[in-house]
Amino acid sequence: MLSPADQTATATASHQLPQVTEPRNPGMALDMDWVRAVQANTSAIERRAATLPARRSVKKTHQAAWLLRAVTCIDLTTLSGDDTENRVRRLCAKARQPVAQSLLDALEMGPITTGAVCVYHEMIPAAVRALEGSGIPVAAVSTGFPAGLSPLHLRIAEIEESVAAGAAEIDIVISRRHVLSGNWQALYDEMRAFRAACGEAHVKAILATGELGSLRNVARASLICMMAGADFIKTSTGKESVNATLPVSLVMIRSIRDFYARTGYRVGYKPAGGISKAKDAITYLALMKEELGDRWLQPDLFRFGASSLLNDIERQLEHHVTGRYSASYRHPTS
Ligand SMILES: O=C[C@H](O)COP(=O)(O)O
Repeated sequence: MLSPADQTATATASHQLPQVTEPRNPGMALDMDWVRAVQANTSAIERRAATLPARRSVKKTHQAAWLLRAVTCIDLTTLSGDDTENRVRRLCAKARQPVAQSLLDALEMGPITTGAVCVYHEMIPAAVRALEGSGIPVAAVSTGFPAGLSPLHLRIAEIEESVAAGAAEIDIVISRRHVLSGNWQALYDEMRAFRAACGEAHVKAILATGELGSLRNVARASLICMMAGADFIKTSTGKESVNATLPVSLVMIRSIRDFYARTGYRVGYKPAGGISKAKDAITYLALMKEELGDRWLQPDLFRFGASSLLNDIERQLEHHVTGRYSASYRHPTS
């Protein structure tokens, strides 16, 4: 059973309480003085990141509440060449009821859902139909995901088609070459065009940090995407050889903090790729809490991009309730 404090903490992040409405980041003019001033002290960042998993930021008794909170922040994802409508429908059913009712009952929790379901463009109609009435948004990866190297007009058209098909969130990929060649104006213009094509749909900017060469590049790309109006900045596609890491997260989260301090706009954060263990989810939540505060622990400002994390969280919750682990095949996500 969760303590009253834990229940409040969890409900705040779920769909059970009225959602806080956050003014959307409108973006701003490109400020090159600010961009040039951005540095990243790699060894200090790596030292700080190395201490994070070992810190006991979350007491064992509070872990179930934190894991339920993590569930509400998952963009439940399938991004495979062999995706089918049936797989997407099963994933959507899981998004509606991500944790077994028996576990929720034992933890005295009301219904929860995941933050979104994330798919390729062709799977949007199946996801929209399967999620009808649930309030769970469909997120679509776009702009020539994962490489982002198709012609710009086609990348923009892809966004428009995904929005027309019912995606409420668009996960775009930036052109890594603009970062690697220091062409910040081109990166800003591209992101601005993507944001405009999204219209009312929220846009997550995937930096593909594993391909950006340095933490300073990560910091500058984060800032430019926020200047151009990104609603979220996201680490990775899940297809790079290095995906979400704690040092990269620290850099991106601190960029979000600086952007908020200077503009008053809160931008969301989405680590993605390779996050599959419940204990890692807690480390990320603790990092958000320490660096940005409780407001960023809600699904409108924090998401995990993950295809298999939910499976492990459900196993850990079952262990919390019953004292036993079940086989992971008993918790299929799709
Ligand atoms: O954006 C989400 C990622 O593609 C998911 O990556 P994953 O399959 O490693 O969890």
